[in-house]
Amino acid sequence: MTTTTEPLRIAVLGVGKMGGFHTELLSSRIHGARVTVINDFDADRAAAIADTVGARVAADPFAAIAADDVDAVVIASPGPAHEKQVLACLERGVPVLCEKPLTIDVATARAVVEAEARSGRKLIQLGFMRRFDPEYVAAKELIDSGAIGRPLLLHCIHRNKNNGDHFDSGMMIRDSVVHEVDVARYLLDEEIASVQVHRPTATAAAPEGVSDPMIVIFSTESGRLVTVEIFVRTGIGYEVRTEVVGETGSTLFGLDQHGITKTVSTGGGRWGGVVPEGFIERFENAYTIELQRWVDAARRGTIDGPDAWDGYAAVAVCEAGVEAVRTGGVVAVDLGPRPSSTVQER
Ligand SMILES: NC(=O)c1ccc[n+]([C@@H]2O[C@H](COP(=O)([O-])OP(=O)(O)OC[C@H]3O[C@@H](n4cnc5c(N)ncnc54)[C@H](O)[C@@H]3O)[C@@H](O)[C@H]2O)c1
Ligand SMILES: O[C@H]1[C@H](O)[C@@H](O)[C@H](O)[C@@H](O)[C@H]1O
Repeated sequence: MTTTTEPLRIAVLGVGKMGGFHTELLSSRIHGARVTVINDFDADRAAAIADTVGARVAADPFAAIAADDVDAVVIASPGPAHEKQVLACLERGVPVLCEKPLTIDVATARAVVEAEARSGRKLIQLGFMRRFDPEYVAAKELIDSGAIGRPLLLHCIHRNKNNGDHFDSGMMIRDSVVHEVDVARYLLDEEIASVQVHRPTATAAAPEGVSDPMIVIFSTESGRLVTVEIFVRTGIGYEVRTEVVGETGSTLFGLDQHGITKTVSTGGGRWGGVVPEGFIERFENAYTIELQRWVDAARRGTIDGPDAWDGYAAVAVCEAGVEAVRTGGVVAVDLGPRPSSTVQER
């Protein structure tokens, strides 16, 4: 580990859209960090990005994790690669910011949680960036202050412009709704007990057999309900809105972060605004805060954000969600016991 005056030396694994942006932020806006090693399946892409930030390329992700010039790791490779890369970080004892999903099934996610618990250190942070978005943070503070009474309902809208033909109903749950799983757990401070999915008439833009949009309903352990509209081919842009309904009030947000209400304009007898194009435009601020807090914590050898248990719980709920898409029924979520050393104050 570096001393506090030296920058944290970071390896980024996977420099596609998300990893490329993390690399850019770490190299321009984040204090106390330096990207030293880049790895990507696509060697040309790795070389091009490494060149822009003065890093070197490692051809193998595990060599990158083991390298002497690496103190911490950002994993932004596709979900199926996460499990082995996270376990290698644990084995070496370096802090890791792993993009969601933690892994792609419950058994492997549980194994990661248990491996971290055995190590006795909290090293894994999940890339649930909405927890760092100022609007989500303000909503959480409002809820915790008691200003809207006990929250009873959560309504979420999650729309993307077009995630491509490979994005099937399962990916819509695992890669997209996974954010609402975490938001629900974060805002309501409770685990999700069951999932149901409704599949209304699909958009003509959806490939054969893909249910887009879908309405996903979570029920929490105490019986509170969360509705999620997931629609990933609107052809419009990136729309993420959330409303929490409490016993004595409600809060609606996601309208003004680079988004709609801040830029509402009138003219020609109409009013309207700009919808952000994608997740980077919408959550740029959240990614920046997330990375700065992670770097600051990693320099102390720990994490500061959603942890391995949060990643595991999200994988478990999504697995139930995929089953709910298939059966149309209500599918229960059983998280099992939480290893005690994963318990962390939120
Ligand atoms: N938090 C968020 O808002 C957010 C947004 C987008 C993506 N993500 C997550 O980030 C990850 C990457 O998504 P993306 O949209 O950048 O995908 P992408 O396809 O744009 O990039 C993935 C990159 O990883 C590389 N790669 C493939 N296998 C690899 C391996 N085994 N090791 C190293 N690199 C490998 C690919 O060549 C590609 O360059 C996914 O887990 C995704 O869910 C999170
Ligand atoms: O990987 C992306 C990312 O997580 C975005 O935040 C989400 O809106 C998309 O649906 C998903 O595909």
